Order: sequence, then structure tokens, then C-alpha cells
Amino acid sequence: MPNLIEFDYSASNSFIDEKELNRLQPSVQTAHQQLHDPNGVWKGSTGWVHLPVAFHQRELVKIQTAARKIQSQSDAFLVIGIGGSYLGSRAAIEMLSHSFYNLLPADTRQTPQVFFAGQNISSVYLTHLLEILQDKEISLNVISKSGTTTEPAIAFRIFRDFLEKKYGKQGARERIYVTTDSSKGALRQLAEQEGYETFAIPDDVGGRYSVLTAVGLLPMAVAGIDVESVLAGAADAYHAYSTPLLEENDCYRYASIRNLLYQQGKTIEILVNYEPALHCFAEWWKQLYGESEGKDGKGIFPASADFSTDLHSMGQYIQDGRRNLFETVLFAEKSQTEMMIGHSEDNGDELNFLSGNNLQFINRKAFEGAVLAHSDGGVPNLVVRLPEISPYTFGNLVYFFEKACGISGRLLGVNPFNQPGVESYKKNMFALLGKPGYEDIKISLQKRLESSQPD
Ligand SMILES: O=P(O)(O)OC[C@H]1O[C@](O)(CO)[C@@H](O)[C@@H]1O
Repeated sequence: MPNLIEFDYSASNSFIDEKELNRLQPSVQTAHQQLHDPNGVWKGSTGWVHLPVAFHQRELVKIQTAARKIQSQSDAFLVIGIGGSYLGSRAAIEMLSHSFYNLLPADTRQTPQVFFAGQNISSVYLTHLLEILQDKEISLNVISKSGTTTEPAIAFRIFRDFLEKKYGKQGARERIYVTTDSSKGALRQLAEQEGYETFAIPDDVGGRYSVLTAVGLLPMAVAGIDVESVLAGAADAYHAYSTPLLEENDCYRYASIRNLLYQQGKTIEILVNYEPALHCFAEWWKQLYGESEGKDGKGIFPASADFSTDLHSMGQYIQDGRRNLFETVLFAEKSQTEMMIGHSEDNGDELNFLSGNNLQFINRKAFEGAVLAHSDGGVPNLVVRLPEISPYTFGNLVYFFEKACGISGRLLGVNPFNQPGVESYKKNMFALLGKPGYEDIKISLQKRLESSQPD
């Protein structure tokens, strides 16, 4: 078995009282039982807990077969979705592919370029995307669990029309893949009516916990990522984090420590990385924790930073600003490439003290230096060490953070599986757009907007 990720909070010992940590054991035990009981209090929301060890071989083969077909008939693959129906696959593809994947020559890449839509309502973005896709052979995967989310629905309408004009109705049908609820929603109905190939999102797996279903796995497979290794990484994490005992479970310790820090007024957690490839992983993580914990007037605000880039922007605040922060740092022990600093005869740039070192060594010193500096500055630093950046590690990480999120939500006393707050903006937007059924709200919102207009 490859090495698992490791959780290390030694740099934060001074902020954490081990006795208080151990006092959380009974609550952790309860949270663990609740997560593992498919008929318990979270009935209908915990399918993701066992998913990596219960993944149907049939579904895997279906995903891989569709991926091969898409690869064979496309230069470009368009993934349409938002939130949990988008961030996980993007995180995986950015983490595990070449940094400039879409720019590689087609014969080096050997898999289609991947583009994303449905994650905004920008006509500029969609116009430019249509321009880019104009002369390419395209397939698309529209992903929406509810099947009614406005942003992906708009993008799908635009690109479905684009495909039908390009290939005709039957030709488009051969290139449209739909990932949605197994029985409900407008998208499911449309897919069945049009005869598109469909993938079902299990009922008991919510959007932000769905990356290890076809939601994430089909786009990953199309991009050439070894999805079996992703699932193996998640399955090994499932076993590693299946004991309710805090002292033996890194995942539960992370969940508990962030709650202890929250009680000390550390209300913002920054997920830090030292590899640009991890940028989007943090976007996925922010949705997971933001929607799961930010409710009932509670919750740690999940933020992210890319280091060393942001050490030169946000570094000042982190070191010296308001002391309501803690950091969780993702550090990859091994780099996939090696680049050395050469020697310069004139040493005009005064960098010869670094000659003969590789960039990973220098990146590590930046990481070690920042962890110490920020801890000294009153910002607890928790470290998640990745042995390397690989599909297996991606699976580990996803499972580690998902499970920790389920435990952490319970410790905080919230329901980590709903997102009632997201509906408020949708309600207002629908009313303002004149969607049938929202007439009353429209009148009152318009009055408020008019009264706030300058004379
Ligand atoms: O997959 P769907 O139903 O389109 O939802 C997309 C995203 O929108 C939300 O429902 C919130 O707007 C998220 O929870 C979800 O991940």
C-alpha cells in the first residue's frame, strides 16, 4: 500500500491542551456512530462514507467505457456544473495533470482538452468559450444533482444548441453525457426524453460529497487520470480512519483540533498549499466546509492561500493582523519533477548560496519558515503531509477531509448535510427575474431596490 497522508499538529502544541482534546472523545464516538449508521440520524446523507469500499465495478466500467468513447471522438471535453457538481473534478484534474494541460500538443496530451462551464453567469466567459470550441470536436458532460440549478442549466441550453447545430440532433446525442439524480429533476427527464447516456448520483450522496461518484470520476477518467487509484486511495483512507479512537485516528484529531481552536476564537481556517496544482483543491475544500458548517450563526470561515505566492500579499495579515486565524497546510513531500539552481560566475543576482539546491528543497524551507513564523505570530499551524501528488493521494485527501467534515459538523452542533442558506439568494434572483411562483417577493424586492436608488 502506498503511504497515506499524515496529519501533524506538533507546530501547534502550545495552542492545544491534550486533556481538552481527549475530553472530546465521547462526542467524537457519537459522531462516528452516526456517520457509520446508514439508518441513523443522518439517514439518507451518508452514502459517501462507505462509497470507496462499496463502489460498484459495473459503474466503474461504465465510466471508463464512456471516457474512452469521449476520448476517441473529442478534441475538447466540456464539463458543465457548479459547486459540488464541478469543484471536485476540477480539483483532481488541476492537481493531477500537467500544469498547462490544455496547452500541450494533442499528441503529447493524448486526451481531450478539458473546459468548464456552468459555474458562472458571465456572457463574456461563455462567448469566449464558444469561440475556443468552435472548430473542435466536442463532447460534453452536464452534471447537476437537482437538475434545476440555474447556472449549469443556462450553460447546457447554450452548448446543447451549439452541439445540435454542429452535429445534428442525433450526432449531439452521441456526445452528451448527463450526470444527475437517479429519478428526479428536469435534467433527468430531459435526458430520458432525448436518449442521452446518463450516470446516476446516489440519493444518499450530497453534491459536495460526490466527487468519488461519476460526478468527479467521469471527467477525471476523460482527462486520463487513473480513477482506480483515486478510489484505492479513498478506500485505504476509509480503513485508516475507521476507528472511533481519537488517538488512533488522524482524521478525527484534525476535526477535533479545529473545533478546539474555534472555541479559542480562531474563527477562520486558511487552507494553505505550496503547489499551484493544489489551488483548486482548496476551492473544493471551501465549499465542503463552508456549506457544511456555516449555519445557525456558527462555523469556521474556510479561506485559502497559495504559498509562496500569497506570502507576498496575505502574509502580512497572517503574521500580524487580527489573531482569529489558523492555518491547515498541505505540503507535498516529493515533487514530480526536479529542477536545480545552477551556479553563476558573476553571482550578479547574489543567489549562489542556493547553487546546487533543487526547488523542492527551497520550497520546503519556505514552508518550514512560514510554519514557525506564523505559529510564533499566534496563528496555529496544522500540517497535512502528502507523500506525493498522485491519484492515490487525491483519494486519501478527499476522504480525510470529507470524513473530518462530517465529524466536525457534529462537534459544532450543526447539520453538515444541508445548505438552507444557499436558497436565499436563489429565491431573490428568481423573483427578480420573474420566475412564475415568485410574484409576491418580486414586488417587495423591487420596492427595496427602488428605494435604495440614488435620486
Ligand atoms: O448539483 P446541483 O443540484 O446542480 O447543485 C450544485 C450546487 O448547488 C448547491 O446546491 C448550492 O447552490 C450546492 O450545494 C451544490 O453543490
